[in-house]
Amino acid sequence: MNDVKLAVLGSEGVGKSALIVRYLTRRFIGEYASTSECIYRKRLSIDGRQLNLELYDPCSQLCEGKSSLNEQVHWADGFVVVYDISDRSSFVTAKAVVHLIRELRLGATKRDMDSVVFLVGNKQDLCHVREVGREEGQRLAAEAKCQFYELSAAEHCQEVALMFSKVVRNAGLNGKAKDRRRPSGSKSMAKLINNVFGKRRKSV
Ligand SMILES: Nc1nc2c(ncn2[C@@H]2O[C@H](COP(=O)(O)OP(=O)(O)OP(=O)(O)O)[C@@H](O)[C@H]2O)c(=O)[nH]1
Repeated sequence: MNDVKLAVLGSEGVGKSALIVRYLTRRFIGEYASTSECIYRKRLSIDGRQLNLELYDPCSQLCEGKSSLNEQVHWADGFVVVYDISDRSSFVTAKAVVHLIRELRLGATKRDMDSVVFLVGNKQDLCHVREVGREEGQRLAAEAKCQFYELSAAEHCQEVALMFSKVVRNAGLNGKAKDRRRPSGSKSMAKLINNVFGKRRKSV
């Protein structure tokens, strides 16, 4: 059975956890506790093949044992780099992350880069306060050779599922021979459910 490791990266508050939770549970949770980095695990069947998916959700705040971006990039088979279309600074961060992935993984995955790095402009429902044009996202994706999506974790269940399915499929298809050291945290679906319905709440 194949293992597929995905890292969901981007600056604080862009909706990384919301996208992951939407994909794994089909729900949108407006408030989400995230004080530690973690890995969610899920067994999937894609094109009749069984896959063990590991989804890495980083902690943007300072937290104990936090892995570096370099470690995250080396660990993962595929990447979802998220920015918030209503926050230009998050786009600047996403640009830097995409370029770093390209730089660090160029040797190993040059030909695969465009299929395993997805640039996602989240919070499309906030287009009335948009700070990043759709065409800017498209341009960055074209320049960095990655796939581009603009969507809303809050409103688009199907699109989020489709985006993750594609990156999982592509990352699963790409063979890899690299260091498997993984970021520190690890969570089961049960823990995810606890987080989703959990006690600690983060304000919007
Ligand atoms: N309007 C809107 N809000 C969203 C959307 N996705 C996430 N949010 C909100 O954005 C805030 C941050 O979402 P999180 O999922 O915690 O973001 P994150 O990137 O995981 O944040 P950190 O863990 O702090 O890095 C929360 O208040 C969410 O409800 C979206 O598509 N639309």
